[in-house]
Amino acid sequence: MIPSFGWQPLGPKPLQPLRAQLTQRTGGHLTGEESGRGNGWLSCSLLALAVARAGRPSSERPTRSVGCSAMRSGWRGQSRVLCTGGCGYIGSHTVLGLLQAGYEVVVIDNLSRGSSQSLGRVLQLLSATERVAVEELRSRLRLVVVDLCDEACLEEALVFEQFDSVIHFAGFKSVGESMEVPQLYRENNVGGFETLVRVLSKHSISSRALLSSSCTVYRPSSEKIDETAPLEPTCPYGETKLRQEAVLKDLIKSSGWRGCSLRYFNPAGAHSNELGEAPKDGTPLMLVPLLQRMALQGEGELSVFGGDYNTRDGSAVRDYIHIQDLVDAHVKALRRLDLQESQELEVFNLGSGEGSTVFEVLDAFSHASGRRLAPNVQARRPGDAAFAVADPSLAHQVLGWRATRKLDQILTSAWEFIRANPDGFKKDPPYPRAVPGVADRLRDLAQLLFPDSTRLHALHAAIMESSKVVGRCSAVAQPNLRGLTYVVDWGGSTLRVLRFAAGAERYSGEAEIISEHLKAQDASPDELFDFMADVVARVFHRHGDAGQGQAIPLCFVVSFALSFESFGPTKAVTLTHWAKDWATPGIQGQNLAELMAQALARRRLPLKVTKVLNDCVASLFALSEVVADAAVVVGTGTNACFVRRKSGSESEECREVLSTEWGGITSGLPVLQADRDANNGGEVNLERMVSGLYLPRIVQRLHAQPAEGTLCPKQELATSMEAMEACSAADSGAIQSCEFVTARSAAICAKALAAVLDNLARAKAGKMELMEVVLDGALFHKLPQYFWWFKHHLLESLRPQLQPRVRLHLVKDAASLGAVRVADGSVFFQHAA
Ligand SMILES: O=c1ccn([C@@H]2O[C@H](COP(=O)(O)OP(=O)(O)O[C@H]3O[C@H](CO)[C@H](O)[C@H](O)[C@H]3O)[C@@H](O)[C@H]2O)c(=O)[nH]1
Repeated sequence: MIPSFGWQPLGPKPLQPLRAQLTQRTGGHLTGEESGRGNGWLSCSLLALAVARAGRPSSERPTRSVGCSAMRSGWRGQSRVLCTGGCGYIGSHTVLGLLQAGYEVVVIDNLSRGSSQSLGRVLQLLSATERVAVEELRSRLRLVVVDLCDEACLEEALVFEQFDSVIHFAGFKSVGESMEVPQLYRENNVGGFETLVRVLSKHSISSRALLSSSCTVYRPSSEKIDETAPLEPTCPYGETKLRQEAVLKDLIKSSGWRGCSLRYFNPAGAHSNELGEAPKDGTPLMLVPLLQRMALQGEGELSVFGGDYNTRDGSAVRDYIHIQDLVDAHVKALRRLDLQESQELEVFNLGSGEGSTVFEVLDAFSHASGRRLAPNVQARRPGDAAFAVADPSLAHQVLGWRATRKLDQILTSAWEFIRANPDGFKKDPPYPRAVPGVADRLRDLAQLLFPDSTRLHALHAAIMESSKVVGRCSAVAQPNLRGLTYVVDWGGSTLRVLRFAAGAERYSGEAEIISEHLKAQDASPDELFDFMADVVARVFHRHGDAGQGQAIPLCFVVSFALSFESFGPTKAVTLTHWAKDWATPGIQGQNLAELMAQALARRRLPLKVTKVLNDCVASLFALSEVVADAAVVVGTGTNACFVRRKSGSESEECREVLSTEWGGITSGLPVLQADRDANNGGEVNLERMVSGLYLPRIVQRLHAQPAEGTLCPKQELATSMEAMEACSAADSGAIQSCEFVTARSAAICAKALAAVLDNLARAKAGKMELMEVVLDGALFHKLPQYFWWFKHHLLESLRPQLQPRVRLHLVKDAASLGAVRVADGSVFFQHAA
């Protein structure tokens, strides 16, 4: 069981007193004072935090009302709609209507029948009405080319998206064709829709759908059809629409979706000479496009399918509805869907309520186009109904909608459009595809970082999964600070050498940025270890530590995953895998203690490597005096995420210690192409997003790939570049400018931590009294807001019963402190069975 994760949108800024308090407590440099228990540790009872929070005015508390979609589209504040099949005829017209109504639209289309160019036209029209350059509008209309039936690609395209609603247009739509290839219709229309909703549900991308349905779901009737009419499709196309409605009904019932189905009668006509119906390839299948083509050719004969129906002239009667009327209905239905509480599928017939026969349409089109188009009566088309006319009164009552345009307007607009565009959209440039490239992905990730519970579940699962690595501590170290101790702390980008002197009030240290070339593939193990030994030598000589008589213990702390065969000095400790862009060849599998010892010997330094520890584990030892029933180390570093269980060998009472850095979380998440491109197996980029600390790196990539910037509007790019500038000045500046990322990151970490704590408590069946949480990581110190957000979200997410049992410790340099404690202690780990 995991607790429910209510996503909270970005709330208010931290209150000033708290911020000031935190800044005061967490600022400053490494000093001996900070190393002692209590002084440098900010213990913070969540209960106290709850009290503080309760005192805040409600207006300052984050509320849910902003909604998570607003959060994801967030800073733009527009509702986002996903339109599948948005490049097709009805889709493209509706996309324009949505943009004009202020929505942001992402189109998914496989371009099998629609043209990306139609979206170019849409933007041109929007640009003319809104008087904004097309380029500037592109951020409001994105095209992702993907087939709905391709689940993996669809998932990859959508996994970090969220939409207020989805309008599902994609699918085949010809009655006649569906009789010939019914299986294709089922696979494409039903399979595609099922895949879509599966992906949307799985990643909480959206749970509101407007379905493009059809009057072909009804049993044919010679009367006008209302929504209560019997459902009995006469063709596979109609069956697929009915099946889609059933799928949506199930989601509404079982998963709290909201849904609406619009049953179209016969949409036709064009928005204008710029946008209309332009079938892509081959012979058009529907009546009006066929007439358009015949009229373009100057003359022709229309095969009229059936002249012996029981209708006024023997041909089939249909209810033709102008495409712009249909668009208006969509916008209205979408607004209703946004507010809808109904737990039923709402269904509306969209028709004019007036019927026209095929002969009448043929005549009217001949008249509109001035071309002589003749009928050629053929046999009835299988699957066709004789009569299909809407009773649209429900749409009028509920949506306030009714069709206003007549048949001649429909056909005239259709003709004028095709006359102005005899090649359809073929001569237009294709609309840029948002094929997710590295830059786009990273940008998306930065913006949309896991802001929902589903991904937190994934995160939680990843953390739990990683608990397979278990070590056992057979003796807890006692601090032994007699004499001198050295710690070499090999982090991702910095190397720190710390010198602790027993009885000294301050310990001293030196940090060195690890030079880039050492990370490069051609650095040798000796070069790397000599570099470290040089830093040690500088500290050593500056303090005149020669002549101590006996070897000074040195604990080597490594920020990569290690094999935990043993921490004893005689056994090898090897690095199991790299992170943080490191990949120095020849090191994996080697005994790190020996490599370090050899480098120290080359410098003739009388230091003895007594321990090699992973930095999380070292942090745990810093905790060794305060560990109660459980402890969790939360780092914002990029370490592999793993969990340790620590138990005292003296008593069999097991004391759980989870050590978790929020890296390596991608094992529970899809590996994206961007991750593959980034040559890091999908681990590093996400980690950087999580920490927020690394945003400048993303920005650099964005900057380096402006060609891909169609998806990165100028303003965003400018902001990003500012962040990059700030980065080169100081990390903290960049962090400040990326507050939106860090706030989200804090929320994620806190909520995932709540899950971990809850899991621990449940596993212990309520026997757990106190859980210590150590917060260690640059962000907690560099950005006070981060800590504030973290606490806030932890409080929001923890079960009330657990809150008084959790104690937070904000620590600084915990790994080094822990390392000192074990440097010459008798601590060793054994691999647990
Ligand atoms: O060459 C042709 C083509 C069509 N028709 C007739 O014209 C009428 C309209 O046919 P369409 O193929 O244009 O459209 P449908 O009536 O088959 O429309 C169906 O498909 C539509 C897809 O947009 C909607 O779903 C609509 O609700 C649904 O009735 C039908 O009587 C059809 O038999 C001809 O006589 N000759």
